[in-house]
Amino acid sequence: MAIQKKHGKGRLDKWYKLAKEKGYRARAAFKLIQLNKKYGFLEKSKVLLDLCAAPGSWCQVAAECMPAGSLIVGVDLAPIKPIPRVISFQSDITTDKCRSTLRSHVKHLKADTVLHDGAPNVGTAWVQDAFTQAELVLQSMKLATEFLREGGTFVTKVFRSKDYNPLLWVFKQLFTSVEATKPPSSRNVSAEIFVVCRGYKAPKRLDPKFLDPRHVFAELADPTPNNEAKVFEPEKKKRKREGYEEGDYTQHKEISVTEFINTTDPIAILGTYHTLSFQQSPTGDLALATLERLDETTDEIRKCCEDLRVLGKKEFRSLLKWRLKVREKFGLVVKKKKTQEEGEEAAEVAPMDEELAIQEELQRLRDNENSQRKKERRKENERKRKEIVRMQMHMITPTDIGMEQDGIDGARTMFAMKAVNRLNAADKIAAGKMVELESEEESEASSGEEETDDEEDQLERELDSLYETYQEQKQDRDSKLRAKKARKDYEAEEWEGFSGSDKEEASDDEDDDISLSSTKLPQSGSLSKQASLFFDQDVFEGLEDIDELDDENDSAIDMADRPARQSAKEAATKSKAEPSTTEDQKEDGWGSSDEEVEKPDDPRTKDGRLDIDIITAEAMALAQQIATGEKTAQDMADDGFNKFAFRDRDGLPEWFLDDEGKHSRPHRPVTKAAAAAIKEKLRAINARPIKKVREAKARKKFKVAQRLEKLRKKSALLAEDESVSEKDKAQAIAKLMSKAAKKKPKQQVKLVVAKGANRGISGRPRGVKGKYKIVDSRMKKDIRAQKRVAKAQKGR
Ligand SMILES: C[S@@+](CC[C@H](N)C(=O)[O-])C[C@H]1O[C@@H](n2cnc3c(N)ncnc32)[C@H](O)[C@@H]1O
Repeated sequence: MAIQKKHGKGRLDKWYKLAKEKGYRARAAFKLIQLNKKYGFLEKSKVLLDLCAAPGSWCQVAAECMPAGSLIVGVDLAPIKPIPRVISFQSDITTDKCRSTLRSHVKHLKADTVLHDGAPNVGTAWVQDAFTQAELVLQSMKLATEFLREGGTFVTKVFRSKDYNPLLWVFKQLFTSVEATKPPSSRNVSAEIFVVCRGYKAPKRLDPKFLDPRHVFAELADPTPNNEAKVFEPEKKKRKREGYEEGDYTQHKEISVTEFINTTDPIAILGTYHTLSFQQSPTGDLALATLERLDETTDEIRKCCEDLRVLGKKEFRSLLKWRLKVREKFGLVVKKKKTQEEGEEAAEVAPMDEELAIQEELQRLRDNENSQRKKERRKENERKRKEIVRMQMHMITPTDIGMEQDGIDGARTMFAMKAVNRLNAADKIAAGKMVELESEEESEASSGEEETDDEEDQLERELDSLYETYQEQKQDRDSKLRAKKARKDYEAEEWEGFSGSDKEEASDDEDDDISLSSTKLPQSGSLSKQASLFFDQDVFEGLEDIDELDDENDSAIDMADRPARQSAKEAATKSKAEPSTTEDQKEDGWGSSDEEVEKPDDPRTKDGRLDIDIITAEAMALAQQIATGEKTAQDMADDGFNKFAFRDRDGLPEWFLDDEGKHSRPHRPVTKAAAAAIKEKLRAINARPIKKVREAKARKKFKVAQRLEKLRKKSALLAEDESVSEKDKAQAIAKLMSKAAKKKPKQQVKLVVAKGANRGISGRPRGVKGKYKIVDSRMKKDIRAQKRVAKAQKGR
């Protein structure tokens, strides 16, 4: 099966092209063609109603397939351009007005077929937004029951959702045959499905409940509520179609924390309840009392339990972790052990006798303490490792990391040369390899720890995947977020800090495998005191590879520039991502500045420099400081070395990085003048007309200039003509001027009614010159009536 693209150009598939070729107004035409090919209802129909018909491709198909002289009526919220042989009007199919207009067109006739391809216009400010697609289907069904003849056909689009089954049930009550099908032209990625209901039973009396959305959709409640979604989207309130749960008429749901600890499905509780209560029951709950006394039950946890609906991912995570810890303490979980014979994991639950429980408890506490210590040790090693890398990259000197206090060869030096030497690390470093300082013992420990952390890891993985799904769903809904992500991906692809071969070094960095080739020793003559102190260390003894010093210096400078450039880029990205007014306005579709909209993707100028526009107050303040000499490039490079510059991203979950990106960044001072300058700049940007308007204005200006030039030439010729008197010249020129100043009358558009010889013709009607427009008689009457009403209202 061919993979269909979901985005932009993916929509322009073969059906789209075919529709263009055949002159259909939408690719949807092929859905009806394919449905009709399978069920053949159009050829048998003489009266057809098309509900939600705009732009009108289904009407076009109906007009082609139905016998001559058939009555086709199309209605939609949006206007439908006239279609030969089709009557169309604009109305909301959920209103009585639409029903009566339909009646006025159909008169006493009954429809053989009713089509419905409606989809609510999500995203506009229309009241109809309130209707879901399923409710719209039910509305169209209601119209169908009124207009269809016995044995008639109703074709409708339905989205596969929880309302799908109730709808199908209703259809089956009213039609002898109900079939759901997905025509090949319907995109696979779309949840739409078409239901063809044949053989309308035309009951004498129809229970109104059949067509009442509240009743129909309340019949079947969602069997498996999506609690995960509720956890990550606590604010989103679903319409309470089902009403309240049996016997529960309160809005606020509370559950005891002990139940949260004991449950096997904590996510369900977090998604359903509002509060985890620490309230003691009248009979006294021992577990709760113990729980209250535990160190793990911090104030933060208590606060989180008070209102689950306001919590974010981080808080849910800490609640779940807390639950795990408490369960462990209560002995509700026995660690996973590998059974020797089967090698399979045996987990579970056990009511233990008291003695055993205490011993287990002590053992567990000891294990915990051990793993905590090991974790810290590991962290410390990791930190050391990174510092060594940074030292190799000339980013810090021993002074910076406190080597001087401990002595360069001291036992506790940060750059523990002894440890390094013990592992032959110096050689390895010289050979361009990074050394893991972790000893065997520690790696053993960490593997042991991994086992103990299994459950937490599993939890983290689950949470991460839930978060990813949540983000994807959010992106699907939010175009702004999608754009932001695309921008982020683009940024991620480019890296400004290195040039040419340095790129390899950058990728090596990710593997913790730093090559010394680009960090060769600088000339001692040019070293600062701190730098020479750094290079005096033993590890650099015997390293003779000091040629190509120029290259090295370049890379060192690149390195020094890296954080500064990175922060400049971050500022630029931020400013591009969050220019509160411009960006929002672009989304809204007003006041957009087209230069920004139409900027090519690559934010560089031709000479390869980053094309960063200063549009944040921070950037402006910085620019001002540089311009006034308050700051130098060196200062900026120095500023780049801050706690945010070298953030470790390895292995960190996406949601955490997102959060960090938003909140954990340097706050640079903003001057009043810079803020005012940016405000002024944005005001100017927003005041600019959109590109189309500018182009139209420019065209107009150009035409005026052309006319003026023509006039000038003509009057010059006249002036040179000696055979004409001065008076005549003046008169002729004045005439020319007044002629040029006169506006040309607009060419009238001739309305041609599509009846008689003009019915169904394509191209220019016979005997019509100039601009023309084909209309149906109904439209002409409607427009005349509208004009009459408007005139009457004006006269009042
Ligand atoms: C997918 S389009 C229909 C395409 C049409 N079948 C064709 O072939 O050109 C869905 C249409 O439903 C219309 N619609 C949505 N809600 C409506 C309502 N309450 N009343 C009338 N039309 C509605 C929209 O205006 C939109 O034009």
